[in-house]
Amino acid sequence: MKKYIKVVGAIILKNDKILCAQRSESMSLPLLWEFPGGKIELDESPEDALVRELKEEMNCDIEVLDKVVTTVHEYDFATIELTTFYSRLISDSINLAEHKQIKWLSAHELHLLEWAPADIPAVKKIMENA
Ligand SMILES: Nc1nc2c([nH]c(=O)n2[C@H]2C[C@H](O)[C@@H](COP(=O)(O)OP(=O)(O)OP(=O)(O)O)O2)c(=O)[nH]1
Repeated sequence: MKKYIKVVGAIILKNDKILCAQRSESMSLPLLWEFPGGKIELDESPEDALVRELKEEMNCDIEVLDKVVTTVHEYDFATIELTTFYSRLISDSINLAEHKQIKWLSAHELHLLEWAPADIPAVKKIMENA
């Protein structure tokens, strides 16, 4: 049976812009855009996973705010359950450990990027909320 993986993503807002992260060539779903985050480990809350992943991937501290949406997407390699949370950046700087680049875009610009398929419903929801 296909693996079912629970993933969290942070929708980080700063000055009405949203942090968008491009996956690197060496990651799965190469060069697609996503919300930074990753897999929830056993016995970890979604919020704790998000704080840990942002520290690992971008060396920054965040405060996790309201949940946006949970959606399920079936890729050929796994089924991904993606839960997104609005988050606030506490650190002054970001250092990319894994991603190719980041962009700060307003909600109405999000459609300009090529998003990982699992992210499309969250992107739509953010655009509706804006
Ligand atoms: N972090 C993140 N992953 C996403 C998003 N959308 C989406 O389809 N994914 C997929 C890509 C991966 O298959 C999976 C998460 O894997 P990951 O590689 O980011 O997580 P991780 O750091 O915990 O994984 P690992 O490389 O340590 O095994 O979910 C998203 O918005 N954010």
